[in-house]
Amino acid sequence: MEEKKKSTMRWILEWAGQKKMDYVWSVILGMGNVIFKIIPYFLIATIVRMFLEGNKDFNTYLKNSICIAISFIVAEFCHSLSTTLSHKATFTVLSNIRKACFEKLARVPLGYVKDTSSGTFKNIMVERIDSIETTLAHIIPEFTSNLMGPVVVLIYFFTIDYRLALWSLLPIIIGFLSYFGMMIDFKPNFEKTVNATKDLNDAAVEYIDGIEVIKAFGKTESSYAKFTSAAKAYANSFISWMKKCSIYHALMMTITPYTLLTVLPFGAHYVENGTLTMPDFILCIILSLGIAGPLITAFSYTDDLGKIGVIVDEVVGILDQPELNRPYKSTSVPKDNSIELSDVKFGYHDKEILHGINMECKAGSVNAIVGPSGSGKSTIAKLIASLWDVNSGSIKIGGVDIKQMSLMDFNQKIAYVAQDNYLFNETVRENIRQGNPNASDEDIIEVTKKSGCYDFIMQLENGFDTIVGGAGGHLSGGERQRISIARAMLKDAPIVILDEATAYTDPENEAILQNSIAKLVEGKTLIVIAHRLSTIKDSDQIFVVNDGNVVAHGKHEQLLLSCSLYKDMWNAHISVKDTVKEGE
Ligand SMILES: Nc1ncnc2c1ncn2[C@@H]1O[C@H](COP(=O)(O)OP(=O)(O)OP(=O)(O)O)[C@@H](O)[C@H]1O
Repeated sequence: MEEKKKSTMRWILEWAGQKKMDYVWSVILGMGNVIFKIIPYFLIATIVRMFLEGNKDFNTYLKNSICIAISFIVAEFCHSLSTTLSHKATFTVLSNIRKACFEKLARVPLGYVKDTSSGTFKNIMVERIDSIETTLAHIIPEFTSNLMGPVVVLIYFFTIDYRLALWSLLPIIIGFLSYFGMMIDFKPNFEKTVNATKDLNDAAVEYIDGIEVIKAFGKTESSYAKFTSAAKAYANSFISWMKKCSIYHALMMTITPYTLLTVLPFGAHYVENGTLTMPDFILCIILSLGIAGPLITAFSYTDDLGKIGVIVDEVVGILDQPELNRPYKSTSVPKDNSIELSDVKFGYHDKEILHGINMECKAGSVNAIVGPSGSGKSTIAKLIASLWDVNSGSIKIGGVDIKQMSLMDFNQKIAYVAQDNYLFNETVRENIRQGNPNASDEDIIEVTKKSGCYDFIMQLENGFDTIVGGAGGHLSGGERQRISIARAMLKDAPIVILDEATAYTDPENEAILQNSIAKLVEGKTLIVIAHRLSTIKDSDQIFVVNDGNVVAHGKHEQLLLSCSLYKDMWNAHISVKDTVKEGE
């Protein structure tokens, strides 16, 4: 909570880490830029004064002119160094923000990631973070110099003639009042455009992700309509905001630069009545020209600062998400690889799905969870795999509550293979290596032979170097599952959870896969969820789940006698098998 109160700048400096000093130097050099840009004003004033007083010393004119040139060169040098440093620090900020977001997503419950569309995450973590780069890198040197420069000029102006200095401020004040009119409701308006951008991203991602269904059901036009209406809403949000701002913007841009509007008539009047000398009048004209332009530039950054603030709020929104309740360092070490669930209750949102699950799986045993669709089997598996936190009750591994184990230690213990395992858009080899980053190419080949996928991999266009499309799209469901099992085998974790890991497999490959699974789980604690009951009937223990409760557990033969639900499921399974056989 306290984190939220941090200002945008404090967040940015924190993300800058060790590069914070680059920002400090950028400001110092930005100030150097200001000073060296102001010096020419004094020198021009001196030259004008000398000229009007009839001074004919050419050398003095030349020296002053050279000094003006040197000042401009040094100012430019300071400016470019200041910008380089702030760019460097800004790239560190962007990279640290992204790192923090990615690390955070690995530590939050799966639900937060699943409930937020991938378009939204991509939009925040890629485009929106990127969009602050230019502003952030330029804001420090440019804002400093464009704000401080006019302030110093004004101070000098006041020492020459305070009346004219005050008159020069009048158009600036009127111009800036218009600017503040433009800033009314800046945050809600900008947030509206941000949300419109997110909706557009979501619509685009949804359209692309669902293209198969859209084509199959001929929904192209209606789905496209969703995207175009999001694009229209996006454009409208900008246009209506711009409409509101345009009058204020026009007023500001026309009034603010015209300091001469007041300085010329009043200056002439003061010269006329003898209260201002001609050289001072000319100097005042030059000074008045140097105030408005930089101030307009400086203030244009305040609206960019507002945008950065909104983006930082979005990032903090991700970073503030409650994490899985796990320490960074384990406080206890499990004595073995047994699993124990005690009175586990859990709901995805407000609705409770599991109503007090109790399960005991001995180290090295084979355990199956069966039950009707929607009864909560996968939910139990996901809780054991630490993808979510239980609402109450506990899950212990080797007698240690998993909440006492760091995610890193926990992950060493468990290999989780689900029905739809994600394959990255990389080579087959690298996808398998995800199981163990230290595995050699030989280890990978060996594991594919054991898991029965070596032959089909060798038949792919580039063998192990074949790039599988995003989510493994270039492979069949069964091939993806076999690669996922090879990946899990390579991990060699002592506890294995298989959630419908063979669902896509055809009868021909079923035997190969079962064989490879048997190798994968040798000597390990296995929890398997399978609809094909014949694949789990030899398990040491079968848990029958119905409507979020374990209604029975025991061996296959015991359950056939004692649990009517299991008996019905078994009979249904056998009859389907028979029907399939008859049809063959
Ligand atoms: N991410 C989620 N958000 C909300 N509800 C969910 C989520 N995942 C599952 N559920 C709900 O939780 C209940 C249990 O789902 P679960 O996937 O655990 O059942 P299951 O027994 O594995 O089903 P199946 O055999 O069909 O895979 C279902 O009613 C399901 O709709």
